[in-house]
Amino acid sequence: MAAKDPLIIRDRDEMRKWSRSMRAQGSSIGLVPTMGYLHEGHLSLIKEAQKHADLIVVSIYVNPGQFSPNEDLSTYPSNFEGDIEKLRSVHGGVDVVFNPFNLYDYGVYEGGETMKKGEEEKGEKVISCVESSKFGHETWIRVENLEKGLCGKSRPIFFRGVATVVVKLFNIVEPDVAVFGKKDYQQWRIIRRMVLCWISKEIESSYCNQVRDLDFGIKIIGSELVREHDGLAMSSRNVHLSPQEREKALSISRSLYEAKKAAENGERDCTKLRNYVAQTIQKAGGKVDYDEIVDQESLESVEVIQSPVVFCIAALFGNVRLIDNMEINV
Ligand SMILES: Nc1ncnc2c1ncn2[C@@H]1O[C@H](COP(=O)(O)OP(=O)(O)OP(=O)(O)O)[C@@H](O)[C@H]1O
Ligand SMILES: CC(C)(CO)[C@@H](O)C(=O)[O-]
Ligand code: BAL
Repeated sequence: MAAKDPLIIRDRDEMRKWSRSMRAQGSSIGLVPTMGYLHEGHLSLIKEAQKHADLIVVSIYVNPGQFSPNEDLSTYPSNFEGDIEKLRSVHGGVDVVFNPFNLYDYGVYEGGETMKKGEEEKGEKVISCVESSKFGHETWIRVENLEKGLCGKSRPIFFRGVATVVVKLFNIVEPDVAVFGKKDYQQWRIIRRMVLCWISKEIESSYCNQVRDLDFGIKIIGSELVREHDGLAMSSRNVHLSPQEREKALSISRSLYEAKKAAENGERDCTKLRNYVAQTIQKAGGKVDYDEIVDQESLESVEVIQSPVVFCIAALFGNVRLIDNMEINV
C-alpha cells in the first residue's frame, strides 16, 4: 500500500470543521492523543484505533498543563518531521495530525504583559500552567479519587492537566473512539472513569454503561503496553537514558516479570513481591518513586492477591523518570 500523507491541522476551528464534515458524511473518527516523539508503542495505538473507526486523527501536543515547574517540560523530546515520517509508514495511514501551537489562554503575565500577536503561533511563552499567577485558564477537570495515588502522589497536578487537555481534545476533535496506552495505566483508568463508570464485572452490563460522569459519547479503548526487544517499556523519555542507564533500567521489567511469575506460582503476599522488585531496582542503581500492587479497576492498594491486580512502578535512572506496570490475573 502506498504511503499516505496525513493532513496537518494546527487550528482548533479547522480541526472541528474537518471532523464535523467527515461525520456528516457518515465516517467515524478515532483519536489517538500523544505528545509526539513517536515510537512503536504509539503506532500500536493507531493500529488499534483503525479497528474501531474509519478515519484516524493523531494529536501531537506537549501539554504544559500537566507539568509542574520542576518537571521536564522544557526537555521533553520532539521531532515533528520524524513523527510524520513514522506516521506515513503506518499501514492504512493516518488521516489527520492535529498539532496545535497552544491550547490555553495565557491571559496576562507577571508584570501585566499580555501575549503578543504571533507569539502563540510561534509556540513562544508556552509555560507550565501553574507558573503564572495571572494565568488566563481557570477550568480544570479532576477525577478525584483515582488521581490521588501512584503517579498522582509525586506529580500532584499531572492528572488534572491530563484530564483537562483530553477533554479539550475531545471537544475539538469530537471523536467516536479514543485510544490510550496501558503503559500509562493510571492515566487510562482516569480517562475511562471520566467517560464511563467502572463497576464490578457482574453488574457491568446493567449499570456501568449508564454511569457517565461527563456524558461523553466516546468509546475509550485501552491498548496493550509495547516493549523493546529486551523488555524495556517503550517511552519517548527513553531517549534521555545513557546506554549504562538504559541497561540498568532493564531491572524494572525484569523484576516485574519475576514478580508476576512468582504470583502465578502461588505467592500472594504483596509486601514480599514489592520488596523483591524495589530491592532489585535499587541494587541496579535506580531510585524507586513508588512500587505498588493495586486493584486493576479502583487502583486501591492490595495486601494479598485475590483478584486481578496490576503491579505499578515509577523509578528514576539518572534524571529520567520511567513508569512500567504488569497486570497479574491469578
Ligand atoms: N510502550 C507503550 N505501549 C503502549 N502505549 C504507549 C506506550 N508508550 C506510550 N504509550 C501511549 O501513547 C500515548 C501517548 O503517550 P506519550 O506521547 O506521553 O508517550 P510516552 O512514550 O508515554 O512518553 P513518556 O513516557 O515519555 O511520557 C499514551 O496513551 C500512552 O499510554
Ligand atoms: C494523554 C496525553 C496526550 C495528554 O497530554 C499525555 O498525557 C500522553 O501522551 O500520555
Ligand atoms: N505519557 C505521560 C505523559 C507525561 O508523563 O507527562
